[in-house]
Amino acid sequence: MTEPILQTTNLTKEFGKLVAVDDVNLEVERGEFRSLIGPNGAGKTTTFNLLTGALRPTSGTVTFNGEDVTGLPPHERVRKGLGRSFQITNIFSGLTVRENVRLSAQAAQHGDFRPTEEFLKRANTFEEVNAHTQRVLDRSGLSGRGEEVADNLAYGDKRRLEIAIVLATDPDMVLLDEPTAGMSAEETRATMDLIHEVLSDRTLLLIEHDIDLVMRVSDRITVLHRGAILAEGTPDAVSEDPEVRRAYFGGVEA
Ligand SMILES: Nc1ncnc2c1ncn2[C@@H]1O[C@H](COP(=O)(O)OP(=O)(O)OP(=O)(O)O)[C@@H](O)[C@H]1O
Repeated sequence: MTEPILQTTNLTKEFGKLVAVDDVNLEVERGEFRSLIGPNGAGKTTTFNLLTGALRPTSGTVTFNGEDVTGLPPHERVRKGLGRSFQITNIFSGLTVRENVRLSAQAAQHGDFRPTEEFLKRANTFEEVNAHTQRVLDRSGLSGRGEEVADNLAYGDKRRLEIAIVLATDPDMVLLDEPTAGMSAEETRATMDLIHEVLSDRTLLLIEHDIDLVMRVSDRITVLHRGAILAEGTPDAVSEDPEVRRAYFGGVEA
C-alpha cells in the first residue's frame, strides 16, 4: 500500500473534561476525495482545526507527506502543501481578482506579504509569481475577470475566487470546511461542481454535516461520533451501516 498523504495517530483533543476528538487514527490516500461527517458535536470542526494547525492536540500526531507536522503553525502547513478552504471573508474585497490570487501565491511561498531581501534578490520571482497567478486564473475560470475588483464579482465568481486563492498556494491536499454552508440547493450543486472542476487533481478532505451531499461526491467517508471514528468506507457501505444509521438518524430508519 502506498503511504497515505495525511495520517493522524491517536489524535486526541480535550477541552477540560470533554474529549472532543478521541484517539482518532485517520489515513487519507493520495488523490482520494474523502469526507468526514458526523452529527452535531461529533468533533468535525475540532478535527479540522487540528489538521490545519489552528489547534494543538492534547496528544497524538498529524503526519503530512511523511512528515510530522503536529507542532507546525497553520502557515507552515500551507507552505508544505496542506491547503485549506478560506471563507469569503478572506477575500480582500477592495483588491482586484488578480491581486487577491497573487497575494495568496506570494504568502504561500514566503510566509508573509512583505518582500524579503531574499525575495528581492531572486530576479525571476515576480515573473514566476505572475505566471503562476495567470495559470491559476485560467484554471479557475477567472481569466477574463483578473482586473475586476473582487467586491464587484457576482456570487458564483466570488466562489471561484475563493477556490483560486486556495489553488494559488499550490496544495497537494485541500481541507474544505462546509464549503456550501448556507447555500441553496442550486448554489451547493454549482459549488461542488466547481470544486470537482478545479481541484480534481488534488487530494480533498471535506468536513460536512450534510450526509446526502457527501454520499454524492466522496470516494470514501469517515463517520465521526462523539469524537471517535464510528465507521469508514465507500458511500454505499457507510450508508448501509446500521451503527451509522443509528448515530446519524437517531435510530430512525430512513
Ligand atoms: N473551544 C472549545 N471549548 C470547549 N468545548 C469545545 C470547544 N470547541 C468545541 N467544543 C466541544 O467539542 C465538541 C465537538 O465540537 P465540534 O465543533 O468539533 O463538533 P462538530 O462535529 O464540528 O459539530 P457541528 O456540526 O455542530 O459544528 C462539542 O461538544 C463542542 O461543544
